[in-house]
Amino acid sequence: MIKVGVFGASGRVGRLLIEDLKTTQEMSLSSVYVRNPLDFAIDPSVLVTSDMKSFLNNCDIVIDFSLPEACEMLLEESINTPKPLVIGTTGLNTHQLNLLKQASEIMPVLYATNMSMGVALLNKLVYQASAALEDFDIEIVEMHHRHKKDAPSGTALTLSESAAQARGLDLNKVRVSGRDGNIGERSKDEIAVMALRGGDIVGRHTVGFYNDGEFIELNHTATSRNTFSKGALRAGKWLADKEPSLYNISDCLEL
Ligand SMILES: NC(=O)C1=CN([C@@H]2O[C@H](COP(=O)(O)OP(=O)(O)OC[C@H]3O[C@@H](n4cnc5c(N)ncnc54)[C@H](OP(=O)(O)O)[C@@H]3O)[C@@H](O)[C@H]2O)C=CC1
Ligand SMILES: O=C(O)C1=N[C@H](C(=O)O)C[C@H](O)C1
Repeated sequence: MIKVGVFGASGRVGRLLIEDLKTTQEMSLSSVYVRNPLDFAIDPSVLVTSDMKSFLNNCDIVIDFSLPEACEMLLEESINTPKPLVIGTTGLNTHQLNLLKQASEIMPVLYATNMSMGVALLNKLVYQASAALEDFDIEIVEMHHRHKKDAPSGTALTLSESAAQARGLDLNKVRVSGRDGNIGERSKDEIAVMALRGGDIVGRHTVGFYNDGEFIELNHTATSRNTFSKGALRAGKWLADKEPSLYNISDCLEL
């Protein structure tokens, strides 16, 4: 039985992880990290704590869906108490991404901006399409619920990275995040990544390739947030016995 520690337990995804773990074979919930008391009941055998060390000592693997500053704290602490880490938090800055790489030198870390199988495949398709359709303009649109704090989404950034890499472009130089006013004509290499927010949209990503006379759009829509919690549990099961390294969701799905 793999003992799972959930970090970000009171959040939208964290709650689903706790629910899903009740019916997941070979895995059980053993600890949750909280900064405030939980507003739902939890099995008394589970350690509910705001002490990071106890949280880490009471689990075999950690699944994190929190916010960047919390994820940073987890990464710093896990260097002293290494555990396989499944990280789903998006919006990490350069320092936090570097911490994640450092952590992966001493423990297995799977970082995925999207835990769904569909988006893992979409990433591959975007790479292929970007390389094959080199004259086509690339534009990415993501849509999420009104509560989402980071923009653009981690998934949209990962997709834009795949598109840029396939053309040998540096995303930092070609990414456009907004258009307003007299902006002039579109340049050939730019890759726009636009964020829309509203209602309860779970997550929708469209990568469009536009040319004169034709265009193709690759779209993924998550219709249930359980797609992410179940994907993260699948990733955790896979990661539990791996060597220290930085893994992504394609490694786990063998795509
Ligand atoms: N990779 C993927 O497939 C997916 C990634 N995500 C990402 O996962 C993250 C969480 O999403 P979601 O569940 O919707 O977010 P929520 O805002 O619902 O949950 C965030 C959780 O993090 C906790 N938290 C925030 N700050 C701290 C802190 N400083 N210390 C301790 N705990 C903290 C919150 O605790 P409290 O209740 O006390 O505030 C809460 O439990 C986001 O970055 C989101 O983009 C989301 C879906 C899928
Ligand atoms: O915050 C969310 O909800 C989501 N965040 C992830 C992201 O930023 O890409 C993944 C998913 O789209 C839902």
